[in-house]
Amino acid sequence: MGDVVVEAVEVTRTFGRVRALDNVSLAVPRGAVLGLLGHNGAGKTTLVHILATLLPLTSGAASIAGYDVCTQGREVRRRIGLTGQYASVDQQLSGRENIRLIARLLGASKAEARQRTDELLEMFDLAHAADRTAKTYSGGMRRRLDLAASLVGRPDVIFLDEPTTGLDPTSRTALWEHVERLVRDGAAVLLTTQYLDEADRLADRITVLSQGKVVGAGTAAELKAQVGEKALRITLPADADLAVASDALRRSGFTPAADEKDYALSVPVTGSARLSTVVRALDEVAIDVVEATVTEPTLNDVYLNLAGETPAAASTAGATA
Ligand SMILES: Nc1ncnc2c1ncn2[C@@H]1O[C@H](COP(=O)(O)OP(=O)(O)OP(=O)(O)O)[C@@H](O)[C@H]1O
Repeated sequence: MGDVVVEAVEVTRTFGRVRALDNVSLAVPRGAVLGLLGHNGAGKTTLVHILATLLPLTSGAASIAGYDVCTQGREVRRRIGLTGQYASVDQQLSGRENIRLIARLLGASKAEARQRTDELLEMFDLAHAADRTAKTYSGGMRRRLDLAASLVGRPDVIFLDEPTTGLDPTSRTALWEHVERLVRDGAAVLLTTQYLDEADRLADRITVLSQGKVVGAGTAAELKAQVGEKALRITLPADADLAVASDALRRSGFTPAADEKDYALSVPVTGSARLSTVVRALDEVAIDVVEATVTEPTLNDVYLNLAGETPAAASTAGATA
């Protein structure tokens, strides 16, 4: 792969007897987004911490822009931006003060810091609120400020850790558009997310981690194709027990994904699986089918198939948690 800026080769990390990462390899080229999916405890944070030089690896190798994360930490840190759970924004300072402070800490002169600050506030639609303290910002504005702060040093690689958790749909879309622009401008992004629709929208390639191991990797389309060509979406009566319905389908060899909001189950179907088999399995536990439609498999189906369960808090419907 040409111009790889993030590379992990057979990275293993143990904590006592826990193998948080087990032989994990991945690569992110310039101008691309790699989505890292996995439920709680899958190893995502451990991997990001290793790549960001915050944690040593047990074996294997990892590099950022060709610099080894173990032996060239200073070079690596100059090339990365971290956002998300690592939020660096000081709530007591204004947006402008936050950005300017980081620029000065990174060694910019007063004039350079002022210019970079104006540029970033403008870029992230924060110029109008530049002189208000960050604690008065909405959730979306804070995330944008956090992202802006991580870009002060013009990093080659941006680690986005669950960037839109808790945001309303409009703010999510706005943040996605910012990320897409950064990628068009040549950044490499490693995105960890619990939201499969986010990975579907932003990620060029996806790596699925489960219990420290890579259990799937490819484009969203490739991963969906692995699961099956089609998925059956079955809507159940509002009083139906989704867990009972899921168990019945599992006993018949399906891997259903539940959508609790809409009382629906999605079942990837391969050649021989038939709607009638699904209906019969549900009939045996006295559950009616209100509606059945054939759809493309979703990343939710993929995830369930590969990792055995959906990421915690995953929702196909949105991210207003
Ligand atoms: N400092 C530590 N000491 C002991 N075990 C750890 C430590 N850090 C992580 N682990 C373990 O390593 C595994 C992977 O954890 P990690 O935090 O990387 O997962 P994650 O995918 O980021 O999950 P989450 O979404 O909850 O952050 C878990 O079993 C966790 O308990």
